[in-house]
Amino acid sequence: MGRTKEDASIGIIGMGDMGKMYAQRLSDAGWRINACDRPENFESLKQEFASQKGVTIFPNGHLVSRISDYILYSVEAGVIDKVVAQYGLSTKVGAIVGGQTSCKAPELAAFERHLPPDVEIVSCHSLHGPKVNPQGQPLVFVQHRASDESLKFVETILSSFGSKHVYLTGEMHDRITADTQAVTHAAFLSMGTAWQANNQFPWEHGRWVGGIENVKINITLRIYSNKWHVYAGLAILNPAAKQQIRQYAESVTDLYKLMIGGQREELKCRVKAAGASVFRPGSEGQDLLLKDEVLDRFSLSNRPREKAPPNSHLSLLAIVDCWSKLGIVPYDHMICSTPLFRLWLGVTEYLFRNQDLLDEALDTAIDDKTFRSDDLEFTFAARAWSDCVSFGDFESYRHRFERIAEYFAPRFPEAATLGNEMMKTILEKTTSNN
Ligand SMILES: NC(=O)C1=CN([C@@H]2O[C@H](COP(=O)(O)OP(=O)(O)OC[C@H]3O[C@@H](n4cnc5c(N)ncnc54)[C@H](OP(=O)(O)O)[C@@H]3O)[C@@H](O)[C@H]2O)C=CC1
Ligand SMILES: O=C(O)C(=O)Cc1ccc(O)cc1
Repeated sequence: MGRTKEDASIGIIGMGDMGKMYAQRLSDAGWRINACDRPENFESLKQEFASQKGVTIFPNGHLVSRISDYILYSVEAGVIDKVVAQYGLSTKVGAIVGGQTSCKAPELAAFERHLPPDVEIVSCHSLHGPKVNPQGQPLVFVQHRASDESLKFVETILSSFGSKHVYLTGEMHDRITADTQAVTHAAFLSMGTAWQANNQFPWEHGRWVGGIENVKINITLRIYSNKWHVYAGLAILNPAAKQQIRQYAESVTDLYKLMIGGQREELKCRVKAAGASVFRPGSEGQDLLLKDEVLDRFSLSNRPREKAPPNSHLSLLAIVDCWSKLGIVPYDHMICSTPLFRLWLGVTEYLFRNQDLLDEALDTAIDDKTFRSDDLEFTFAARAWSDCVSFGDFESYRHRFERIAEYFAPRFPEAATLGNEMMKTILEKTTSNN
């Protein structure tokens, strides 16, 4: 077994966006990479990597597995069992195997089921997309069936990313990422669903101009412009995600009912109690993750913004209610935070740490009827996404996702340019250390 750059090589099975990013960065750092995708992609992949020094493309996972010392499965979460069943027995004797899927329960179960007992297991998870610079972003290691020495070896391999190493069990990883990823996505997926249902590109309406709205719009479009299976996999396959997404949908529904019932005092009382349990007293003096001037710079709208137009902010009120009901302190989850989660927490905190803004949102929710139909559609959408995840049906998830993605598709190019810039600026201000 080789354990140095000179005598070890790394296998990557699944050369999609993440697999390619890993292959590129690890070979740039001097490691020898053996990689494959599906057999039908062999020729095109070989051409694509022809000039990348240190990367050898193989026709299938058997050929990768038998010669590599650390083998990383970077395939869709929904097919991990099938793919490990296919190639697992070809793993080199004494090698270490890991996966890069976003949900560890099915991945580790597949390894236990299909890998020979002499093979060690160290999984990982980069908590960011393929186009984000890994420097400073969380990178989770799961030392599932491996010696400390083998964990160290995997850490050495991935050290050139400059990511922040986090050590968790598979179960802890899934519980935390259910919140930082699955619920966060459910909220933005629901926003997009509601805008589509009301046939709105929100930035074309005066109601959606300004700071918090820019973040909502840019992230929603960013999610819908990505691959559906990433979001479906990490929600449907994560045992902790269903319950958390269901609570989010329940919080949305409960708060909406208080709004349309005109129950101002109950609404204020419930939301402020939730806020007090999430944003603990004493933290008021702390710096906000996001500030006005940052939020305002990234608008898809060409309308001038004088004062933030009031909004009921149902999606934000509900996430705080949801965290409070589940006893989640989101700041404790920074160790597994993705850039999107930090933005989501940032806008939520922005609303809840400004009493005037929060009171304005709560009064708007009760008094201003212009938001009723948007909030109604948002409520339907949150419940529908929750059902879709609970039923565990990948095809209906795909169908819902792609229908809405199609609606926003003409706007993806401008949203991507602005969204990337926004992410870059905001990420500089909201590291996972916050
Ligand atoms: N995208 C992201 O932001 C992140 C994704 N992840 C996780 O990383 C994993 C990969 O994601 P990503 O790269 O975005 O997805 P992609 O769809 O881009 O990549 C997955 C690749 O695996 C290939 N594949 C499927 N079956 C096999 C097989 N039997 N042998 C070899 N290759 C196979 C797929 O081929 P085909 O397309 O033909 O099926 C595809 O090229 C997922 O589990 C995802 O959850 C983790 C962090 C971030
Ligand atoms: O930041 C997010 O939530 C993303 O959408 C990108 C992403 C997707 C899947 C992961 O496992 C990690 C990051």
